[in-house]
Amino acid sequence: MSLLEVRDLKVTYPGGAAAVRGVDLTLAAGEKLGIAGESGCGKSTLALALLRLLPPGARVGGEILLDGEDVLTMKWGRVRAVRWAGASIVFQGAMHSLNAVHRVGDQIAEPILLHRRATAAGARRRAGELLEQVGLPAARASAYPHELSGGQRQRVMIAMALACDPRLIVADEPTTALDVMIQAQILRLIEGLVGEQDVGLIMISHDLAVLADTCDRLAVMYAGRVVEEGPARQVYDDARHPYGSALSEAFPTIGDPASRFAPRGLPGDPPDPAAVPSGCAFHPRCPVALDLCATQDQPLRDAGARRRAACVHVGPDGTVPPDGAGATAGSGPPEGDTAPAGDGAGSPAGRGEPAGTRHTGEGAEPAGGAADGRSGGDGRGAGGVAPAEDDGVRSSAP
Ligand SMILES: Nc1ncnc2c1ncn2[C@@H]1O[C@H](COP(=O)(O)OP(=O)(O)OP(=O)(O)O)[C@@H](O)[C@H]1O
Repeated sequence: MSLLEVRDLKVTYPGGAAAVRGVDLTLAAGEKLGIAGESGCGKSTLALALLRLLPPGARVGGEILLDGEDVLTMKWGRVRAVRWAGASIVFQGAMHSLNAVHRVGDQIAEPILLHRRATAAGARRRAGELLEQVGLPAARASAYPHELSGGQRQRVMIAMALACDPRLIVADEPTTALDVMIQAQILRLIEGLVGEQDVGLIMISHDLAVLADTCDRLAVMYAGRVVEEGPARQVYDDARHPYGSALSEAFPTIGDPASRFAPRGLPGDPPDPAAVPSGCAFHPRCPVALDLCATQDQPLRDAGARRRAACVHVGPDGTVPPDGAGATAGSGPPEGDTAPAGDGAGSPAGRGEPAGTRHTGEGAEPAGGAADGRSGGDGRGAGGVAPAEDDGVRSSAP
């Protein structure tokens, strides 16, 4: 059985923004999956959904099976236990996620006290060990967050995420706020810890190069969908989907000074999730779009060599997009071409709101119910638990 299996996940925010529009993913224990895509493609929404941390009012459909148990229908008590011992999340910007008025050692020890029923002395000892594991002296446990550098704070966040030996770690842009040298150290740290402990890792970034260096597999998201998936190096070096291809060329390669001066960006922006173009959502920006791409949705299909891509040009023999053949580049979507997100217009798969769509907020955990987390400045608590942002996915509680 996979450690994580996400089936047809859909998330729509109040106001109609269909941020995630039918994502399927699997992750084995010990596997590292990178999720790439430009800003606004739904990566963070996916991460938050995995731990039921979406804001109230977000509607969620599909299944998120963690060790076979559906996170979306768990009772809140179980969700709280799973957030520490099953899966934990590391956000970017640790300063906002740590509580400024508590010593970092106490913040690491708290979930150990709550979820491991350790004694105070035992939890403190374990916090010191965790700090050492992430490359900080145990004595730094007595420091307050403002006394640490950005990189040290991010190490504390990682120690916290490891505190209850989770099976899965979700790292959402864990190094974005850090300078390049520290970024590399933190990435190696995460990679090493995951490798040692057989933890599954989902690492989110807009930077395909970083993910290709760190992960086993890559999934590229566009407009709330996975449009390309496969072994990380192959996807990065030789993308099958035109969006994957553009993304891999859009960032300079670390260690290749020449490429720093010639990044080939992709013109335009991802679509507004409340008005996703019909057909293939990428077609208005696609250099090799055919006329049919404006009307026919493209599901992920076999692209050969354990790869999948959602492009009309791709086949199991590894066919790649032709060089501009039949392209309607820059033509933009035809008049009246946009469809309300998630309504499935133009989709052969008939993607619409499934019968099982849950309207979050209905069953939101009672205020104060997430007693095991602390609110950070942005409402995200220690170890990534975000009581202020509990999504209120309808629980199965009566
Ligand atoms: N609380 C919310 N209410 C309404 N829309 C939202 C909310 N949060 C995110 N969105 C919208 O959902 C879409 C996906 O956002 P998300 O943050 O998941 O993308 P992302 O790929 O992680 O981007 P980034 O890299 O900038 O974090 C965006 O268009 C965003 O504006």
